Amino acid sequence: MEVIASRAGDDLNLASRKAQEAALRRFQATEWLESIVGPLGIPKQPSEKQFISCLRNGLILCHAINEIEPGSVPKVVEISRFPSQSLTWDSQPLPAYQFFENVRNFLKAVEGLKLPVFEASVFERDNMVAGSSAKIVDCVLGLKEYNDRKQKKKGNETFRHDFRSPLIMHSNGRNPKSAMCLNLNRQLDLSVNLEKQPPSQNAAQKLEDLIVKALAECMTDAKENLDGNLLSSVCNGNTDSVKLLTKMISSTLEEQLQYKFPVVLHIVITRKEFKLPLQKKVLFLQIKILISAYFSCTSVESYFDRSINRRKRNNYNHCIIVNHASILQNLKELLSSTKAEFGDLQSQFQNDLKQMESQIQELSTAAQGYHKVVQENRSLYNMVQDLKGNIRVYCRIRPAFRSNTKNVIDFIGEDGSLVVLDPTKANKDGKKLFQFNRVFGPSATQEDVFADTQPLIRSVMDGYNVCIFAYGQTGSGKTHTMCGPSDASRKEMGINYLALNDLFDISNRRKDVQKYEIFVQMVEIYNEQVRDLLTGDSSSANKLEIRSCTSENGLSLPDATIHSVKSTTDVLNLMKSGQVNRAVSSTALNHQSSRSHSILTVHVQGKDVNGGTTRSCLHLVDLAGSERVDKSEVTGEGLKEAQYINKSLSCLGDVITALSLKNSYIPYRNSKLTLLLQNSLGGNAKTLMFAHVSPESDSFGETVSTLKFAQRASTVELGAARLNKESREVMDLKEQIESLKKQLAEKEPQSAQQVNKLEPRSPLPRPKAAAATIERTPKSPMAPNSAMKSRQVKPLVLPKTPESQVSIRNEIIISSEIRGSTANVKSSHIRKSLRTIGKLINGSEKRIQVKPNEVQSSTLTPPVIARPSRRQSLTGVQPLGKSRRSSLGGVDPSKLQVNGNLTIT
Ligand SMILES: Nc1ncnc2c1ncn2[C@@H]1O[C@H](COP(=O)(O)OP(=O)(O)OP(=O)(O)O)[C@@H](O)[C@H]1O
Repeated sequence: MEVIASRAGDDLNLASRKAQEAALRRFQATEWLESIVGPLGIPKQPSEKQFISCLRNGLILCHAINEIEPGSVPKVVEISRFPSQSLTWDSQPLPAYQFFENVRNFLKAVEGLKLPVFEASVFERDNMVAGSSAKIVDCVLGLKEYNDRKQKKKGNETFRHDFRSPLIMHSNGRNPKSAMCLNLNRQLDLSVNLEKQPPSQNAAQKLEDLIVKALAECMTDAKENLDGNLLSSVCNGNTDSVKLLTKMISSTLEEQLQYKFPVVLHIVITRKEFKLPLQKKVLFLQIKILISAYFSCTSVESYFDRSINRRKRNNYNHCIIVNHASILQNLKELLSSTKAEFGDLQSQFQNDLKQMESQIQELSTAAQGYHKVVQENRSLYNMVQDLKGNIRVYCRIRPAFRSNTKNVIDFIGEDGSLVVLDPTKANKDGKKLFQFNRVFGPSATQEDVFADTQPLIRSVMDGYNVCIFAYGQTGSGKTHTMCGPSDASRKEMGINYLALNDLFDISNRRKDVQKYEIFVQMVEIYNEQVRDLLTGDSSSANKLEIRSCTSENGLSLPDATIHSVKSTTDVLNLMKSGQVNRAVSSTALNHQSSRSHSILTVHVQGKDVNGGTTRSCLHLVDLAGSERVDKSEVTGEGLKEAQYINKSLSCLGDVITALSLKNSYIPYRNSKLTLLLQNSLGGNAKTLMFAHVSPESDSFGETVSTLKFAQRASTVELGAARLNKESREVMDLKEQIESLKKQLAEKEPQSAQQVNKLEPRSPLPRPKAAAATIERTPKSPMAPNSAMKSRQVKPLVLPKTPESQVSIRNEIIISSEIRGSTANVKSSHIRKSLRTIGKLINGSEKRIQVKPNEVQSSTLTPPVIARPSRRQSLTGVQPLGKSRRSSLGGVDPSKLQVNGNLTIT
C-alpha cells in the first residue's frame, strides 16, 4: 500500500511539475517577445489563453522573426491599417484571412530556419484546449535560441537548429546540448498527456487520501496548525480563500512556508486536474508564481526540486532511522571490540613500557656505574700521578677563526683523549691519538678551565708549590687562558686572576684558624733577560739575576719587586701594569703576540693559631709562542725575538725530554726559562701544563708538534710533591738544633785547642767534614762566644711518637754529655743528638740512611748525589748544582742551613 501511495505521489509530483514548467516556458517566451517587439499588452506571466490570443494575428510573430532575420516575412499585414486598434488579443478583430496570412508567412519563415513549427489552427478561439500553447511556446523559444546563437556567433556561422518535437528528440537521443531544455520539453509533453487523460474515480480518491495524509504529515512535521478549512476551500477554488491564502503567505514566516508550500501546491494541482475550471487553474498557477517570487526563487521548478530533495532527504532520514538501530548496534559492537583491542594494546604498551623502564633503569644504573668508575679511575689516576709526581697536562683547543679552512680536530674524549686528523691524509693513517689528563674543546669557557685547575691552585694554600704553564704555538690561546683577552670582563678573566681570587676566598674562609699573607712578583724573560714587570722600568738596567735558593729570602729572584696584595683589586691593578710593561707586538699570526715568557709568582705564607707555618709559591707562566718565522713574517727585532723564544722553548723541550728519559743530567742551565722553572719542573712542585693548539689545518704541523711535546711532558715523574708545612713542635726542635749547632760551633775550637795542648800533633790531616761544617755555618747575628755564655740549651720537648723514648734518652745523653769533661766527647755527642733530632723531625730514620761510602764522600766534599731520592731528606732541599731537586722559590733559608748540616753525618 505504501509503495502504491508513494508511486501515486510521484506521479502527482510529476504532473504538477510539468504544469509549472509549461507556465515557466510561456513566461520566458513572452518575456523574449517583449524584448524583441516591445510590450505585448499581456501580463508578464500570461495564461495560455492570453498568450495565444496575443499572438493570434501573427503580427507579433512576423515582427519578431523579421527582427532577428530581416526579410524572413517579406509582407506583413500591418495593424496600421487599423490605427485605432492595439496589439492586445482582446482588441484584434482582424478578419481570419488576414491573420492567417501573417501566421502562414511566419510559419514558412520558421520552417525555412528549420525551427519547430505549430499548427496555424491553434489560433482558432474555439479550438483552444489546455496545453495548446505548448507548441507555439516551443516555436517562440526556438526562435529565441536561434537569435541567441546568432548573436553569439555574430552571424558568421549558419545556425542549424534541429528543433523538433521533444519526444522525437528524446527518442532519437539527439541534441544533447541542452539537457535542461530536453527535460523541460519532455516534461511538458508528459504534462500534456496527463492533462489529456484524467484518472479514474478510484485513483482520484486514492490521490486525495494521499494528499490529506501528506498534508497531515507535513503539518505535523512543521508543527504548524494550518487551517484545514482554508486549505480545502483553496482546493475547491474559492477565490476569497485564495486571497486569504495569498495574504497568509505574505504574513507567515518564510521558513514555515517553505515547508508547507509544496503541499499546498500538490493539493491545488490535483484539484485542478479533476474539478477546477480552466480559469481557476490559471489563478492557482498565478498563486504559485506569486509564492515563487515571494520566496525569491529563480523558478517554480526550484520549489519542486526542493520539495523532491526534501522528500529524498526525508527518505534518507527514514532509511537512516530504520537502519539506525542496526548501525547503532554495529557501532556499539565495533566500539566494544575497539575498546577491547584498545585495552589489549594498552596493556601490551604498559608491559612494553614497564620492560623499557626496567631496561632504561638498568642502562642508567650501568651508565651511572660507568661514570662512577670513570670518575674513580680519573681520581685514582690523578692520585697515582700525584704520587708519582707526573706533570699534569691539559690540552685546550682554540675556536677556529677561519671557517673556510679544514678543522683538524677529529674527536675529543671525556677521558682526555684527542684525535687529530692530518688534512693531507683522508684515510685512517691520517688520525693521530693523544692522551692527556683533560681536553678542553673550543667551546670551553674560562670557568670550565678554571674549575679543573682550582684544586691544584688550592693546594698552594695548604703549603704545596704549584706551577702552571701555558705552552703552544703562537696565536693558539696561551695568553687567553692565563690572562684572558685584553679587554676582558670579570667573566672572561684568565687563570691568573681567577687563581688569586680563589686564594683570597680561601684566606677569608680560613681566617679564624690561619692567617695568610700573599705576595706577588711578575717578571718576563725577554731575549734571555729577566725583567721585572712591576717596576715600570723598561731600561736595560732592569735586568734580574736568577739566584739559587740559598738567597736570603729564599726567592730565586730576590731582586724582583715583591708586592703584598690584600684583595683581587690589588691583583688586577698589578696584573694590568705588568701586562702593559710586557713585550707584545703584532705578527702575521697574532696581532698581539707575546714576545716574552711572563711569570707571575704568588708567594703565600700562612700561620695557624698553634704557630705552625706554611710557605708555598704558585708560578703562573705564560710562555711566548713557538713560531715559524716564515709564517709570522717577522724581521729585524721581531726575528731576533722569535729566535730567542724558539731557543728557550727548545731548551724547555730538552729538559722535558731528559726528565722523561730519567737522564742523570738535566740541562736546566741552558736557558733562563728552564733555570727559573727548575724547581717546578724537576723539584717538588705540583706542575700543570696547558698545551694549546689551533684547530686550523694550516697549523697541523705545529699542532702535532705541540701535542707530542705535551704527551712527552705528561710522562715526566717529579715525585710526590712536598708539603712545606712546619708544626710548632718541629719549629721548636729546629730552634733547639740551631742552638745546639751554635754550641757545637763554639765548642769545637775549644776542644781543638785542648787537644792541641794535651796531645802531640797528629801527622794525619784533620777531618774535612768539621772544617766544611764550620765553613758552611751561616753568619750568626750573635757572636759564638757570647752565645755560649748567655744561652742555655733548652730542654727538648718532643712529640709523643713511638720514638719518644729514644728522644728522651737522647735528651739525657745530650744534657749529660754537654756537661762532660772533654770537649771532643761533647762535640761528638752533640752531633749524635743533632742526628737523632733530625730523625725525629723527618719522622723516619730510613729516609736519611746513607750508604757508608756516600757518607765518607760527603764528609769530604760538598754532597754529590748522582740520583737523588725523590723523597727529599729532612727538608727536601738538595744541594745546588748537580741535584734535580734544588729549590728556586719559596724556601725558608733556615731549612737550607739545617739541610747543610744534616748531610754531614
Ligand atoms: N678559547 C678562546 N676563546 C676565544 N678566543 C680565543 C681563545 N683562545 C684564543 N683566543 C683568541 O685568539 C687570539 C690569540 O690568542 P692569544 O693571544 O691568547 O694567543 P697566544 O698563544 O698567547 O699567542 P702568542 O704566543 O703569539 O702570544 C686572541 O685574540 C684571543 O682572544
